[in-house]
Amino acid sequence: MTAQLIDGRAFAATLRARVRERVAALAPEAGRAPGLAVVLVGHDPASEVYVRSKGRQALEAGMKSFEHRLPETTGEDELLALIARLNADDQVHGILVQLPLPAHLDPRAVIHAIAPQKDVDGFHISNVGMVGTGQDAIVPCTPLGVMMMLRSLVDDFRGKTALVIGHSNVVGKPMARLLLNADCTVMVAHKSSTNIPELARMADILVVAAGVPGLVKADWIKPGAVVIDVGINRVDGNAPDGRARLVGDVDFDRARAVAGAITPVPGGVGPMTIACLLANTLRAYCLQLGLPDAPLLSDTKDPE
Ligand SMILES: Nc1nc2c(c(=O)[nH]1)N[C@@H](CN(C=O)c1ccc(C(=O)N[C@@H](CCC(=O)O)C(=O)O)cc1)CN2
Repeated sequence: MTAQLIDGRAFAATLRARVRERVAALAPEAGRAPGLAVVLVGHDPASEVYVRSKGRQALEAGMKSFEHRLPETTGEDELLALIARLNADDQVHGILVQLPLPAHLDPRAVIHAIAPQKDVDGFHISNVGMVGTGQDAIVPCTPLGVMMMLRSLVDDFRGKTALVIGHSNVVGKPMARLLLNADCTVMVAHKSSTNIPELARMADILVVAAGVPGLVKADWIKPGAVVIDVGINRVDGNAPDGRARLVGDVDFDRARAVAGAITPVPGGVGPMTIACLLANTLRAYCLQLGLPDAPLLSDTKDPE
């Protein structure tokens, strides 16, 4: 068997186009475009790239983009004061603080300072609690993107068994909650659990967000399973140009022969993260302005 490749770039392009269409339809009537504020503290090279893409893609979707780049030495009071200003700014409908933050800043205090209705990352405890209790809320971007891709492949989650490897607040925990809300039977494993291979062999859906290159071996995968690789690891590779190459948490080349469907890295889950940020910003804007908020991709079986 050769697994179906799940093309995250195609999904993301479709979702971005739908966001752009909806913004074009709503903004003239609302008298303003959705506004996304992205805050970056310090100079983490990967974060710089993601923040640039977020700003560019927001503009392409017809949104306003407000970028706040702060020095590495920024104090917590200063950052919280900026967030308070953004909370009060009616041009700003979505606020995101790029993670990771420099070590002297407490991410919990920073995230909890964001008004829950503007928390387009879905990390505020109020949104986390709503998702955890199966209520409608702003959902973290990466797990939201994964659910959209899974819905195109899985007709009914009831009776399916899922394993999520990794339990971060950004991916693993919300992912497990969304799968539970979809009536899946869900297992969550720490990346260093010794029994992951046995758990994985039971999984119809395997979501890996461990940050360990090639952690999941082909013989851990149940034949025909849907494998979603959230890992983005930069490894010094044998690339012809000598640059680091990106690999996931799954031994992709061998896993492909066993899985039913699989996401590549790059080009799988990653592109959906920013597309879902745009969808969340549009949603936050609709909720704040009392505009209709219809699903964009989650109801669609085919990304085309
Ligand atoms: N506040 C947040 N911080 C972080 C989040 C987040 O959702 N909110 N997620 C990640 C980083 N991230 C967005 O912020 C992100 C990661 C990966 C991609 C992506 O498109 N990946 C590409 C490869 C790109 C590359 O060359 O690095 C892919 O997988 O194909 C987009 C956004 C941590 N921080």
